Amino acid sequence: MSPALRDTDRHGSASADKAALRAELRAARAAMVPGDRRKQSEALAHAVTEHLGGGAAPGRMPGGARPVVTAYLGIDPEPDTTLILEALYRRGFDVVLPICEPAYRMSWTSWSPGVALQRSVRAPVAEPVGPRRAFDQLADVRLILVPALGVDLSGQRVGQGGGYYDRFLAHHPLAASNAVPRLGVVYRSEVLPAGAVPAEPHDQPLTGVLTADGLHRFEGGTEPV
Ligand SMILES: Nc1nc2c(c(=O)[nH]1)N(C=O)[C@@H](CNc1ccc(C(=O)N[C@@H](CCC(=O)O)C(=O)O)cc1)CN2
Ligand SMILES: Nc1ncnc2c1ncn2[C@@H]1O[C@H](COP(=O)(O)OP(=O)(O)OP(=O)(O)O)[C@@H](O)[C@H]1O
Repeated sequence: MSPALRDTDRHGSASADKAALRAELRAARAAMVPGDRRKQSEALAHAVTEHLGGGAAPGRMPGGARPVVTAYLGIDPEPDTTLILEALYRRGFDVVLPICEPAYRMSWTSWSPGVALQRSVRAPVAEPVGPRRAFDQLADVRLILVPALGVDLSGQRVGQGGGYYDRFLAHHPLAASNAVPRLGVVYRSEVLPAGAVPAEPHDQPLTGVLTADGLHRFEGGTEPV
């Protein structure tokens, strides 16, 4: 059954349903033709650039600090976010990527083109080498890009299953408030009808989703950046 047609109410608990949906989405993503993944990743970077507008670089904080975007480095078969990171960096943002810490917490390290990367000891992802900051130490966060396997149109997300992003958003009032847009980044087919992702009490909804077709903002979402 396609994830979009799944009936989440018919059987099992929300978390069991979510695990099944996660497995389906993983399989579907892995089955995508590499050329399609690449094309959509390129279009996604375009969508981010367009969404940010072609105008002036973002204003700096007093003292010259760059405004921050929290992003992530997509690992195949995730959308390749390298072009997004480059576009944001060129635009003048401090692009910070998550570091997996104990107890499913994350700290943040700045990314720039060519920065040294190392494999995380806790998850199959690459992390930049450099000073780590807690989220509260990031001065001026304008946008939070969130990895996902699927996002439904009510803003519910299914991720890799660690709970890293739910914990992060739950513990940081600024991140969880609608003051900062929280945008999922997925392939087109991974945007699902409202209700397709079973909601659990700890889930932190997104304010919008980015795909190769552009930004879709959810009801009540914030004006991004
Ligand atoms: N690129 C990227 N970075 C990220 C995340 C992410 O989803 N994507 N995370 C988001 O939280 C955190 C890392 N969490 C992750 C947890 C598990 C897997 C993963 O792919 N795990 C196994 C699947 C294990 C299973 O089958 O249960 C795998 O490699 O197949 C990836 C990231 C922080 N950094
Ligand atoms: N705020 C929280 N406090 C404690 N446990 C949490 C919290 N948020 C999520 N969890 C736990 O983390 C586990 C994974 O959650 P979930 O399935 O929602 O992950 P996910 O959003 O897919 O993963 P990720 O954010 O890493 O991509 C669940 O067992 C859940 O109970």
